[in-house]
Amino acid sequence: MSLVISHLARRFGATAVLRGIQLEVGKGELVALLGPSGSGKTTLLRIIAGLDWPDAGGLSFDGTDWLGKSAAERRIGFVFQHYALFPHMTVRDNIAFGLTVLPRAQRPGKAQIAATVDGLLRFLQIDGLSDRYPAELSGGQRQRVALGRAMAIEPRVLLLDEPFGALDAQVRRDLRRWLRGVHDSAGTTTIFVTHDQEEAFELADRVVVMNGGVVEQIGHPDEIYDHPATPFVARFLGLTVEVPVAMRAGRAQAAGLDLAALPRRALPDGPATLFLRPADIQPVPDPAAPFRVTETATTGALLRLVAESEAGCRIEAEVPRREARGLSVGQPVGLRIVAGQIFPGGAPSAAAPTDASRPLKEARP
Ligand SMILES: Nc1ncnc2c1ncn2[C@@H]1O[C@H](COP(=O)(O)OP(=O)(O)OP(=O)(O)O)[C@@H](O)[C@H]1O
Repeated sequence: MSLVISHLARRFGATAVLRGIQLEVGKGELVALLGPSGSGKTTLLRIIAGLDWPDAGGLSFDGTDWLGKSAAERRIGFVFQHYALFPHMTVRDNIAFGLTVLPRAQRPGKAQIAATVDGLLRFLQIDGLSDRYPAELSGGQRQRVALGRAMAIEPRVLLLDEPFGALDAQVRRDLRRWLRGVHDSAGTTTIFVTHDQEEAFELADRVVVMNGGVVEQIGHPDEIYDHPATPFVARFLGLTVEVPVAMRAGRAQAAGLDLAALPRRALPDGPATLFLRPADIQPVPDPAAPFRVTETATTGALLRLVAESEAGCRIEAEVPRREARGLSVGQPVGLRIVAGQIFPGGAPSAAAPTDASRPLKEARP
């Protein structure tokens, strides 16, 4: 492992912003820090960069303690959300900047710097822009230049803080693919911060989900998507439907729900909560079923519906519209559950984002 973070803690006044972060990042890995606003992602990145220091814990790179080293000594490349390019410098000069300010003994000669910048301009596919000023570039082009500037010093670790946050959706998607390609060819160790799940999942080798200054889960994107480890991760990743169930011999049971597709879980008998994505619920018309469709709405491709039981259980499901025949208001339905995550304990938390009183938007009769 090249970067090792152990028991890292940081408070600002009375607020504990990082509470015992443990994380190891391997050489050439691309890791995403994903979490809601205020979860401590930027604080962690700033500590790795040498722009802030922890109150406790360790940070080392290749066995060398980094807490005793300055930002410059760590040789970190940093890209922020707001492209902090120098407005009075051309693209070429912006990219060269980090090399030109190195101490004389380490600074490459002028010809060497020019060759490095030329190489980066080609590598980053911005060689046609070298003589422009930042004001003459699009947002996406500016971020490419910012990345070029960060990479020019051949950083040991590249840190990106919401690098595409200010750009529109299509440009973000293009830049994501481009960044993954750049990362793979350059072999840099990269950590990037995002609160956009899709971005984290598409780009990263591993995703670190943070909440309230702790790491909730670390894993491969598919692992986290399919097996969220905590109720927080489940909700954060869209398992917004929470249903009380009873565990018996490792199987979950609830009236009106067909849970046969769920694998057996090593949980004690008793109350538990099943977390679901609305798309993991298949309503099946069944005159004998205890649920009834009470609301429907369409988004074009999908039919969203609410099914309610007489016992007061309210579940939102999402069905591809072409599979939604017969699912109109008043129809009794059984609910087949194709995937979900079960956590011990009964009452769904008050933090559950599903608000039973919230009507579906665009409801149609
Ligand atoms: N210098 C500071 N002084 C006091 N509080 C701070 C300071 N820097 C950050 N905080 C607080 O620490 C908490 C975590 O902030 P941080 O920026 O690390 O979160 P984040 O997960 O990156 O959030 P976002 O996605 O909004 O950038 C926040 O509550 C923030 O207000």
